[in-house]
Amino acid sequence: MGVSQHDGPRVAAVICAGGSGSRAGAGAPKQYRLLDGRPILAASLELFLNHPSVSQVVTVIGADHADLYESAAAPFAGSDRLKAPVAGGDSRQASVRAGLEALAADAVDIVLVHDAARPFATPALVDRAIASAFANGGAVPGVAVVDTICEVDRGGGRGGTLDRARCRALQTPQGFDYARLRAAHGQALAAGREDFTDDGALYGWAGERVVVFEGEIENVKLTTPEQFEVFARREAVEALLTLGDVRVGTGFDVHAFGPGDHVVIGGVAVPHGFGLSGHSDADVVLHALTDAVLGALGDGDIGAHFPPSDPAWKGADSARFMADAVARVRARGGVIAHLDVTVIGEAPKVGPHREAMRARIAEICGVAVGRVGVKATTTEKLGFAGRREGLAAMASATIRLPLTEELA
Ligand SMILES: Nc1ccn([C@@H]2O[C@H](COP(=O)(O)OP(=O)(O)OP(=O)(O)O)[C@@H](O)[C@H]2O)c(=O)n1
Ligand SMILES: C[C@](O)(CO)[C@H](O)COP(=O)(O)O
Repeated sequence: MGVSQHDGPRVAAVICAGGSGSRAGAGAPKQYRLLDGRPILAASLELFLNHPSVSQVVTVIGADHADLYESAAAPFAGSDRLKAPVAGGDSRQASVRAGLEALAADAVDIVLVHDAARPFATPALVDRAIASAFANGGAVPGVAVVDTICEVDRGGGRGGTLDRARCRALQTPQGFDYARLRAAHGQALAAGREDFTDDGALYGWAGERVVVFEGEIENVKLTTPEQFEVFARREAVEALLTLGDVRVGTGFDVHAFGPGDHVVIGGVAVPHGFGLSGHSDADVVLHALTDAVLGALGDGDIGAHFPPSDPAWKGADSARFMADAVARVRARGGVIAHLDVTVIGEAPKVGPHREAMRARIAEICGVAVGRVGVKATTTEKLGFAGRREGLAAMASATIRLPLTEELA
C-alpha cells in the first residue's frame, strides 16, 4: 500500500454538501433540512469530528449556502479538526475535487469522501472504511441488493436481468489513498470526464484497485420527497411514543349581563348586581372549558352537541355539558391532564371564589384540583367587559389519548 504508517494513517474526511437537492422537492437544500431537530449535515459533521481516527474535516458547500452552513456547523465551531468550508462545483465530482484540493497542505494519507445526504452512517462504518482503504488503496461500502435487478430501455421496456449476486448498492463514506485519489481526479479533469457519480468509479477508471466492503442498510441517501415524508412521520411517531398523544384545545365564550342577583361561573353561584343571560345557566367558564375539551378531541363544539335551539337545555346546569365533554375523552380511553380558564370582566371579583370554582370544576371533571387553573383579568375598562356589559372566559384543555389513536 502506498500510505505511510507512523502512529496510524493520517485520515481526513471530505463531506459533500454542495448539491441543491433538487429531487428532494421544495424547501431548503436537503442537507440543511431538519432531522431529529437539527440540520441533516450536522450528523456527518458529528460523525467525523467525534471519530478518534479522523484528524481533518472539510465540508464542500454550495456557492449560496454560506449562511446555512454557518448555522448548521455552529455547534462544532470550536473544533480544531474542522477546516473552513470550500465552495463546490456543478457536479458532485467537481465538489469532491474542491474538497481534495483544500487538504493539499495537510499531509493526509487516507481520505474519506462522504455524502452529507447520508446522515445515518455510523462510527463502525467509518472504522471499516479506514481499515479497508488502508489495506486496499480504494474501498467503497456496498450492500447486497434484494430485488431482482434488470436493465430498461429508453422506452421503459424491460431488458435483461442482472445477476444480483454480483451487484451491490454503493454508499459512502468511500476511503482512498489521498494522493492517488487527488491524482485520479486531476486525470479525469484533464480527460474531460465529469460524469463519475462516485469516487470509486473514478478511482478504478484511473487504473487503481477498489474493493467493496460491507455497508449499512440504514445508511440511505436521502434523495426523494417520499423519503423525507417517511422520516417526518417516524419523528412524529417517536415524539408521540415519548410524550403520549397529548392534545391541547382552546375555548372562548361570552354572555351578557341581564336581570338577576348572581352569576353562575365555574359551577359556583357568585352574588352580583346582575345575572348572566343565556339559554342555559350562561356559565361562561364551563362553556369555554367544554369547548376547550371538545377542541382537544376534534369533536365539534358545545353548540353542535347542545344546540341553543333545543328546549331541553333551557336553564340547564352547564355542569351537564362539561361532564359530557369529559365523558367523550374517557370513551376514547383518554385522560384530562389539565384545565385552565381566565375570566374576563370588571366584576364580580373572582379571587374570593377561585378555590370554590377550582374544586367544583375538578369535581365535575373527575380530576385533582391541582389540575385546574382559574384566573381573572379586567380589560382596563375597555370593550364590552370594561363597560360591565357582560363576562367572557377563555380556556385551554390538555388531554392525553391512548396511542391506539391514529399516530400522525
Ligand atoms: N454539485 C454537487 C452535487 C452534489 N453534492 C453532494 O453530493 C451528495 C450526493 O448527491 P445527491 O444526493 O445527488 O445530492 P444533490 O445533487 O443535492 O441532489 P439532486 O440530484 O436531487 O439535486 C449530496 O450530499 C450533495 O450535497 C455536492 O457536493 N456537489
Ligand atoms: C456516491 C453515491 O452516494 C454512492 O451511492 C452516489 O453515487 C451519489 O450519486 P448522486 O448521483 O450524486 O445521487
